[in-house]
Amino acid sequence: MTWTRFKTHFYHNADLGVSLDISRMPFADDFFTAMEPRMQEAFAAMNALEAGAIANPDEKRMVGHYWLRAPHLAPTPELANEISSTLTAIKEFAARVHSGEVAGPKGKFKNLLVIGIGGSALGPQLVAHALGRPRKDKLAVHFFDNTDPDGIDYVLDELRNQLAKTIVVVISKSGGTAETRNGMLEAIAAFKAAGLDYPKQFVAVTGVGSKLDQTAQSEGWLARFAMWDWVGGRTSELSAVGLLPAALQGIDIQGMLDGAAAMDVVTRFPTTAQNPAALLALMWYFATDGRGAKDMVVLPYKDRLLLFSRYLQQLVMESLGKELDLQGRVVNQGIAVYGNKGSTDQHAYVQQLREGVNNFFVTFIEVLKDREAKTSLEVEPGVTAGDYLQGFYLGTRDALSEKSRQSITLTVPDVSPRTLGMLIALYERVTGFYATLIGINAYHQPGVEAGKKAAGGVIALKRKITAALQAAPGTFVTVEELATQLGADVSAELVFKILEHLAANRGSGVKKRARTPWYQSKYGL
Ligand SMILES: O=P(O)(O)OC[C@H]1O[C@H](O)[C@H](O)[C@@H](O)[C@@H]1O
Repeated sequence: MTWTRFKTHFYHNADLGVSLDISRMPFADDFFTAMEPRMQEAFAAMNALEAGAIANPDEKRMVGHYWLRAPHLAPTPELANEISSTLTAIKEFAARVHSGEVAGPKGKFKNLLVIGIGGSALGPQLVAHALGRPRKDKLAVHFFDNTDPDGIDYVLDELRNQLAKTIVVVISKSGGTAETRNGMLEAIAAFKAAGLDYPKQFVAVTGVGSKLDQTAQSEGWLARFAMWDWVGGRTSELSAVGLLPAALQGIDIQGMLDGAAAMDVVTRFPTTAQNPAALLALMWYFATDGRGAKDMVVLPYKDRLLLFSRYLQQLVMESLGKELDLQGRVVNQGIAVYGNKGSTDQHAYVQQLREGVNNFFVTFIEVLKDREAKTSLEVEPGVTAGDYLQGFYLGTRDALSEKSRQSITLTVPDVSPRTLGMLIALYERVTGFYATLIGINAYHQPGVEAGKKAAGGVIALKRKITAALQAAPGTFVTVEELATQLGADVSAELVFKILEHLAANRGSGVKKRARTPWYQSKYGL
């Protein structure tokens, strides 16, 4: 890598304090020229999207997450007003919780339990972890982000004897997501068992009129905040979905919004070389051949950004992982994203990155500020732990380059609300640009439905199995016998899986009499 190539391909924005180094991506000299017409198309598509076009044609929806931090850009005054008034409501509500004006039966709230999944959890989790201050946060944040009973118990254990001082925010854009509904029901049961009048401590963030909204309204929950159909789940961090939990935690949400707005201004600029989102989108295109040929490894050298790769995983993979392009042709697009943090990962999978299969490109995220305190311990004369962190980042980068492993570095000043807002906004726009470069709709997720539907079938079959066993207590049957009894179209494999699960959980009452071979085992009540 020469200094000249570095200088030529180093993007630096002094106002934002952000830099992007793409010099270690071995694109040819004419790459940008060749891609320029398509990049201009991406700028044009993004302009149309921001102006309120139906940028999500399959769902016939506008895509408005950029308006959340610049309400004046929303296509109608009504929308602008809704965004602004929701933001004001969030800030006022958080202030009332912090002052104790809104409190639980035993005084000020001390804990926040967020219940959501996917886009309704990943952003709030990223922000809570990145910006939280354990001893200074106004509320300590906990999450239910699954329908795993043991996971729920783990969190409830942490909140033992503290539910009276816990405010619960249930987040679901659709208001009908099963995992979130289950988490809500489990939380309600725990509150009731603690003798608490739960509606006075529950808040909903959801689409107006959704199932969740109806429940919250009819049960008289403490508050409801709106989510809109023109904000996708994976781009909802800067709507009430992300802002309400963050504000309750005591995080500077205006700082996040301002950072995102500042990044939006810079990434709207239609000159490729001066637009970090355009440069990144083109690097994704170069690295993956515009067809996901390589995986994206995201390596922030900062503990607080640990969850960023998980957040990006949804943003990138749910947006870009599509079977069909906008013309309806089968393209099976996508880019796989993984990563945790450096230097920790150097002691894990970086071995393969340097020597193994060369099927990835790395995005290093470098954070210039080491810690809040001005000074740091010298772990060796003149050298701090932070110097080591940078040393490991630079060392790994070189070690990968030596073996022709591609990498990009994004440098940010710190991990602050403003910087996190910038990072979120940057990657939202990169994903949008890249989607245009490859001609797909980034804003729907048709593939997610198949698993949900199939799960519905499994639950229905589980009910049938239980009913059949209950109808003949004391009778023990094999998987095949039960499957045949339930109908010709019933899958013996599913019956087996469900019976094994039931037998492993005492509460079901189902018992297993093991036989050899294993498929002759019998189950009954
Ligand atoms: O917010 P919700 O409507 O509960 O949705 C939560 C998540 O579930 C869905 O399956 C989608 O694929 C995600 O994009 C979404 O973020």
